Order: sequence, then structure tokens, then C-alpha cells
Amino acid sequence: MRPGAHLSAAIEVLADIAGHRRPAADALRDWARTHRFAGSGDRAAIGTLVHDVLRRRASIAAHMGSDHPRALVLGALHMVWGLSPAEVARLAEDGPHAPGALGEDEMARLSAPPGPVSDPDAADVPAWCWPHFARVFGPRGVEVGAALAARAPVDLRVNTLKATREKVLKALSRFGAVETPLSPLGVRIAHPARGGRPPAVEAEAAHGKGWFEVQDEGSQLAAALTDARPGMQVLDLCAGAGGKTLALAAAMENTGQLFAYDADARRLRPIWERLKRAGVRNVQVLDAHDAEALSALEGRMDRVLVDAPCTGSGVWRRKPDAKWRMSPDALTRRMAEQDAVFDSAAPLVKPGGRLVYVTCSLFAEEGEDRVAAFRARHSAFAPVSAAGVWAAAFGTPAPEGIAEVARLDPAAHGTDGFFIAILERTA
Ligand SMILES: C[S@@+](CC[C@H](N)C(=O)[O-])C[C@H]1O[C@@H](n2cnc3c(N)ncnc32)[C@H](O)[C@@H]1O
Repeated sequence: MRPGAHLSAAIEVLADIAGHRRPAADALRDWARTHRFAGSGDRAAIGTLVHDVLRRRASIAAHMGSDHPRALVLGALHMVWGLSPAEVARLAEDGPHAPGALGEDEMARLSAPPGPVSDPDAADVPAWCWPHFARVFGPRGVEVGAALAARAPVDLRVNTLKATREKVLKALSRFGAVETPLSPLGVRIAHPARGGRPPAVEAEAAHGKGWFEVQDEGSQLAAALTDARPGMQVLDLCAGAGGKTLALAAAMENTGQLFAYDADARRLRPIWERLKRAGVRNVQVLDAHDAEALSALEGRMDRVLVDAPCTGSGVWRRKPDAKWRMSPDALTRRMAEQDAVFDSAAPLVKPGGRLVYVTCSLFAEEGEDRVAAFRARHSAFAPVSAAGVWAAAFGTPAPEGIAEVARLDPAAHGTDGFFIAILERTA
């Protein structure tokens, strides 16, 4: 396919996503199925363009005066990829399957300097979300939204059961791998510029040997603040595919007992292969909905990690389509689920043990509010300073944003957005 045809394909896929409120991955997969002539390079180029449009949909639409997929794609080439208006015009006429010549208005829009835009558009967040951003970030809201609209790097966590950071850095040196600034186990590979594909690190031999896992630095820090130590009894109550389970197992040096549970058996499924590859031997995976297995843990856990289901507003860098699909109703549903799973964790914690509540959301309704509501229902839990746990874990003072609770955001910390609260059972 010629580059011009990639633009037309991206326009088609974006129309499908907008028309049917579908996940981008589904629309891209269906497009590929019905256009078998497209090679993997073509599919990657189209996918990159679609995701770049979705990251910046609101600010591009404001500049182009339209949210039609054609306007969004042309705008993204200029505003995200940095092509000049003349270069965009050339690409738009690149071959018979390109979108076609630019109109006068399109050319004028592309050539115009950036004009004034509303805060939610400048932040590239849905208008209904803006009050939630403003509540948490105040004047930083636009900066945080813009950081969430940028491409994320590939972050890896070194599996200390099998490798060292030096070993992983060396194995991935040709990708320009560097240390992450906050997590002592993190390795980062920058996202390539304009249209480029991030390296397929999971195809590397070092991944096959279990030396590292793909995990955002924020997620690594959430696991580290759980402070699971060798010999402890620990439950990962919302284990999902096991991202944090693996980090906890390594922190426990394969000793003690780590239980992994998730209410959804399908989500838990990949954990088996991951545990094996990582050389983890201290994890017992509990069956979904095995209430008896969970109640057997009552009052026994040194740590219970509740990595609660959430809107995912902190990971919009990686799933930009999700921010436009999210709704106020979904937020309300997530809050009810968070209260339920928080409550179910409480009896499992032993006196002196800790309950660590985590979401990858930036909204206070899913963070501070849920913790306050939990504490109102459970007087036996007292907060533990996240800054104190940070200082003890890393031997450095906690950065800004980490105080009684921790809120990580891509603008301040370069991580995905996370909320972390640590509570100790006092009685
Ligand atoms: C944010 S994801 C977990 C991600 C995972 N911890 C990781 O690091 O890869 C939240 C998980 O909570 C699970 N979940 C939702 N309600 C639950 C409940 N009441 N009890 C246990 N798990 C629940 C969901 O199935 C989902 O897999």
C-alpha cells in the first residue's frame, strides 16, 4: 500500500470506531480481515495513525473545525506527526487510493497558527470528565491531560528472580533501553518518533527466558508500595493477568505464600504461563468465585492488594480509544464495584497487616473518595503514609504527589496515572 492509502484506511477505521463506539483494536482487526492485501507494515502504519488521532481527537477537531475522520487524520499529520501543510497535501494525493486533494478550508486550517481552545479540548479529555480533572489537578489539568494524550514509552520490570537490571539493559541496548527514573527495577524504551513502531520486546529471547515483564513504571511502584516481603502471607485479590502478582512474588524472593485471585477466570488465564516463565514458585492461584478458598484466608494476610477495577483514566496514553468510550454511568458502576471489592478485602487482613488499594484512575471519585467511604465503614483501619513507605522502600524521599496517599501522573512522574492508598488493620 502507498502511504496515501494508509490515510484512507485510517479514515475508514476511525469512521467505524466513531459510528459504532467500538474499541480501536476491534475496528482495526476487522479492517485487516476485509483487506487481506494489507501487509503487517501497512497494518502497523494504519494502527499508529488511528491511535495518534484518538490521543489528540479533541484538540485536532478544535483546530480543524470538524471532528470528521478525514479532518482528524489530516490534522494529526500536521499537529502530531509534524508534517507541513504542503507535505500533508502531497500525501493526501499520493496515489489513487489516497483521500484526495485538500480543499481550501482544509489548507487554511492546517496553515493557521493554533487558536484559543477550551480547557477540555486543550487537555484532550471528554468535556464531561473535565470537572473530575479540575477537582484533582486544578490549574495542572491541561498539562496532565496533554501528557495523557502523548505516546507512552515501553516500560519493563526486571524480574529479579532471574536477572539484574544491568543484564536486561545490555540485552536490549540496541533499542536504546535506559533505566527508569523512579522504579529501581524499571527499564524504559522511548516510543519512536512519528509513525514508528515500538520494538516487539516480547519477541526477544530475554523475555522468553523470563528476565523481564512489560509493566508501566507506575504499576511497578504500586506493587513496590505494597511492601510485600520475604516470608509474608500476601493476597493479590484482583490479580487479572498477574502483572502485579509477578512483581510481588519477586519482592518476596519466592518465599512465603502469595495467593492470586480474580473474580473473572478468563482474566486470570494468562497468569499460569507468566508464572512459569518468570520462575515463580510461591504463588497459589485460587479459582474464580471460590468463596471458601478466600474465607480460609480470613485474618491471616500480612498484605492484601486490591488493584480495583476502574475507569482506566490513568492509562489513556496506552488506550486512547477508551477515553472517548467512557461514560458517567461507567464511572458510577466502577465506584460501586470498588466499594464491594474493598469491603471483601477487609476481613482477610490480619491485625497489623495492610490493605493496599490501587486504581489506574486519576479521578478522586475512584481514589480518595473510596478510601474515605471505606474508612467510614471500617474503623479498624488506619492510613499509613505512602511517602513513609516510599522512603523506606527506596531509600530516597518521595517525589511530589506522594504523601499520605500516592497519586502518580504522566506529567509529574512520566508514568501512567495511578492512585495508591495504604491502610493498616489496627485491631
Ligand atoms: C485493574 S484489573 C487488575 C490488573 C492486574 N492486577 C494487573 O496488575 O495486571 C482489575 C481486576 O479486578 C477484577 N475484579 C473485579 N471485581 C472483582 C471482585 N469483586 N473480586 C476480585 N476481582 C475483581 C477484574 O476481573 C479485573 O481483572
